[in-house]
Amino acid sequence: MSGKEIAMADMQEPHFDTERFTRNKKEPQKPDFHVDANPNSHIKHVIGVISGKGGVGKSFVTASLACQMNLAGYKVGILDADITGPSIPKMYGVHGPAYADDNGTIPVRAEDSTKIMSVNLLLDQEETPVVWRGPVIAGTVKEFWSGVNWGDIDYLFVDMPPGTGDVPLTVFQSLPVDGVVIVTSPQELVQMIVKKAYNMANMMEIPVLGLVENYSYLECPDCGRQISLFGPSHVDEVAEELHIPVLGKLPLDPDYAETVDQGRVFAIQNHFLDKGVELLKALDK
Ligand SMILES: Nc1ncnc2c1ncn2[C@@H]1O[C@H](COP(=O)(O)OP(=O)(O)OP(=O)(O)O)[C@@H](O)[C@H]1O
Repeated sequence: MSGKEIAMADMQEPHFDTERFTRNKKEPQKPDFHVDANPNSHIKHVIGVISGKGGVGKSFVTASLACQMNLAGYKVGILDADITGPSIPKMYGVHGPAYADDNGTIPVRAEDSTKIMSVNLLLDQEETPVVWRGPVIAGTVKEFWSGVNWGDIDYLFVDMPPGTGDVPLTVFQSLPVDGVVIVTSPQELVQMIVKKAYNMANMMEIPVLGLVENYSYLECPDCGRQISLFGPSHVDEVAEELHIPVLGKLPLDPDYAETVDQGRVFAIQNHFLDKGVELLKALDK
């Protein structure tokens, strides 16, 4: 099958060619600078969530994917690699401090049992800004991998900071990332930004699992009409060009924002991500 045919096949649910996400991986899969996980961690799959730029709701999409996988019965964790802008703890309503014992730092458990590690769980005060230089930030991300006792995890989601900077580079080089999900929004400019994120993953030989478009539309509460707040979507065109599937299109829904503000992201049942969930499940087979 050509790449284009694979992309077309992916658009016609429910087939997922999971083999193609692993077949391009070079041997050995561990680069020289790979960092060992904590000896007590048994993590089956590491999924990076990236965006070419900020403001697309990447953390919300990370949490939503994690919640849906958790609801599907998998053991889930989130490594919040957005060190200077951590938002995962707030979305789940969890607070620090995270404690450590001889086996490593213990992630904080959310109400739905999701294990979370974030710099905000280690700060004395959540409002304290993290004003660190790149190498210290990169070191913290590695520490969240090697120093945290994650225990048994089926899917560890890594919420990356926006852009193609130091942290995504560190994560791609240091962690055995199975694949990345790219989050985007509908604006025209985003096409170029998505390609930057896609090209970065490609350069690092990390498979791109697909695209999620957030803020796709707003549904009028009176007539049900879909309003394209940020203009027409281009996600299908970009996905076709890059030969990757679209894993979901999320509407802008004030109920999401309210539930997240209450720290109860796990209370949202987000069926707009069903295709992404099916793809992630298929990785486990
Ligand atoms: N589809 C959506 N509908 C309603 N609210 C949303 C939606 N997506 C995200 N939000 C809300 O927008 C706020 C910001 O989300 P989030 O932190 O994920 O994104 P961000 O600030 O754009 O940062 P980044 O993309 O870098 O993670 C959160 O309160 C979140 O609940």
